[in-house]
Amino acid sequence: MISFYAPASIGNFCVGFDSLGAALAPISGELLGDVVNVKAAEQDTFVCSGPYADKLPGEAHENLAYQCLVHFREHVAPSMPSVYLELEKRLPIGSGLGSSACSVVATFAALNEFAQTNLSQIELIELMADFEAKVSGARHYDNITPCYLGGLQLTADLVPNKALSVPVDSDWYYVAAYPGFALNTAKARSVLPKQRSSSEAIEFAQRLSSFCLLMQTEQFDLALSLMKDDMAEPYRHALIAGFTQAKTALPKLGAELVSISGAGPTLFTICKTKQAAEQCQAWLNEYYINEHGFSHICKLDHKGTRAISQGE
Ligand SMILES: Nc1ncnc2c1ncn2[C@@H]1O[C@H](COP(=O)(O)OP(=O)(O)OP(=O)(O)O)[C@@H](O)[C@H]1O
Ligand SMILES: N[C@@H](CCO)C(=O)O
Repeated sequence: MISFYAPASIGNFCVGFDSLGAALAPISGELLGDVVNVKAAEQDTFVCSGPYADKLPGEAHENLAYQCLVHFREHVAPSMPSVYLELEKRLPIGSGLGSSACSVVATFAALNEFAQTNLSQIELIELMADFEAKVSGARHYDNITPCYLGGLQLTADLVPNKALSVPVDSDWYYVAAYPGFALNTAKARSVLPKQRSSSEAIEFAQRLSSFCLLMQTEQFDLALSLMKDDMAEPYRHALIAGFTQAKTALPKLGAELVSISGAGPTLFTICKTKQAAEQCQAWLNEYYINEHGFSHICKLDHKGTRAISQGE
């Protein structure tokens, strides 16, 4: 049996709508992402298990992981032996944590290893983005590439090799809080303006390029001071109960930034100390999340998708 783990990710990373994303690693050591197990079998068999399996459609053909298997067999490795493929669905659906990306990335990475197809990195990323696009309403890479490669990635079709790794301040803590209800990505995209003015486009480009150059030259505090989301937050905050209150309360507890993770409803903070992160987490646990939600204090996951031994 081979097992692959794919980590949760923060799409947009505040200043990089559809273009910047970061993979998350809880400091508790807990796995926050999906796991895919593959082994040889007499006939192709698909099983969906894990805490969020019952939130997915019951039919295998409606599950992205199974669709990835069918595509892989038909178009990538027709001579691959039959497999038992199990998706351990460990991330909630419509969370803003890149849940569908996790399933797609873990499945293709596991199948690529099992069948020894040795697809190039760019071939794999394109394949993964095709499937993520099926459910999210648009083709974007900002969950796929951080989930696959780890770290913070500037990522788009016109970026060389689809992704450029951006250095980060290793002192930063990220508190990710999933409030316990789903927000469909396609719905969260439908509230965004279809067109932007030239001044908005220019400011977006200025902010994102300055942020990346400042991070590249390790001027992390200046980069942090530029973090503002004019592209999505003004239109999406109303879809996320409690977000506005969190945005007011958390800076008083030490958050340097409060922003929406991906399409929401997960929010994330950046804090410079563990103590501030713990204070933010305590507030979020009390006021932001319901009985189905959770929060984690995280660092970035620099390993990305990887083989794990059973029981890790
Ligand atoms: N393995 C899977 N993982 C996640 N979603 C799946 C999977 N298979 C099918 N789906 C469907 O894809 C859709 C995913 O919706 P959506 O893009 O909002 O979720 P998401 O990927 O969790 O979002 P986000 O990227 O914000 O975390 C849902 O309708 C879900 O039922
Ligand atoms: N960049 C995407 C991420 C979706 O998780 C969006 O904000 O719609």
